[in-house]
Amino acid sequence: MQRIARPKGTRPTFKILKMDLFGNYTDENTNLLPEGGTVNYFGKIMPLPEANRFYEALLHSIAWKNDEANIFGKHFITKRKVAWYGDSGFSYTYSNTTKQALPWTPELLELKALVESKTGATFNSCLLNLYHTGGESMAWHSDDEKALAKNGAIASLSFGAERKFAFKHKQTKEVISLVLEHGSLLVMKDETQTNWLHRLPPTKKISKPRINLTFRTIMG
Ligand SMILES: O=C(O)CCC(=O)C(=O)O
Ligand SMILES: [Fe+2]
Repeated sequence: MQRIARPKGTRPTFKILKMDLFGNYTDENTNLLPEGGTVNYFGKIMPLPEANRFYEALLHSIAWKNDEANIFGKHFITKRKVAWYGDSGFSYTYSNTTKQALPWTPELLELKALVESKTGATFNSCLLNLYHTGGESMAWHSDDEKALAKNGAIASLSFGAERKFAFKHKQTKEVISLVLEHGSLLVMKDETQTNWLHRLPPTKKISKPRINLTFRTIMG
């Protein structure tokens, strides 16, 4: 048998990625951030028909509303629609408006159980966003509200149109971006919200809707 020798002390410079059942080449154990936090992209976590079923069910069964906020004394209404669900009794205040959590729907409970099993974390609320087209986006921000568990995991599920998502380090300004696929899971945890901003940039290339769910832990 012939062997091809590699000089001592050298390593191959490529990494062999394993393809999973859903055709992902991603590794949920890889931290996408170089420092100051942890972001894991699990890729697609369900078969396509399941992802399609959830997309349709969420589009039609969620109480979508345009978000309203008061910032610097001005009243704003977003083009993007939002909804907030959670364990009973939770209310949430941001940008001077208080929201009451709606009771979990069957699909949200199914998805909550799925992300809890994937991440090993537990969640008591979920913020949902509906972006009708690529013209609707979310600006740079951190999810560092006082009511959120500090350094707690935030699990983000995406359905519908694939959109780019980006992280920017608050000091170094380094940007890391990835594409969030239909039926995929992204988890942000540890110091991510302290050190990094994230955004969903607008794009002219996309005309179809995208639904995003972020499962969170609110301190009771
Ligand atoms: O739409 C997304 O992927 C992110 C939404 C987000 O960052 C948020 O709701 O805080
Ligand atoms: Fe966010």
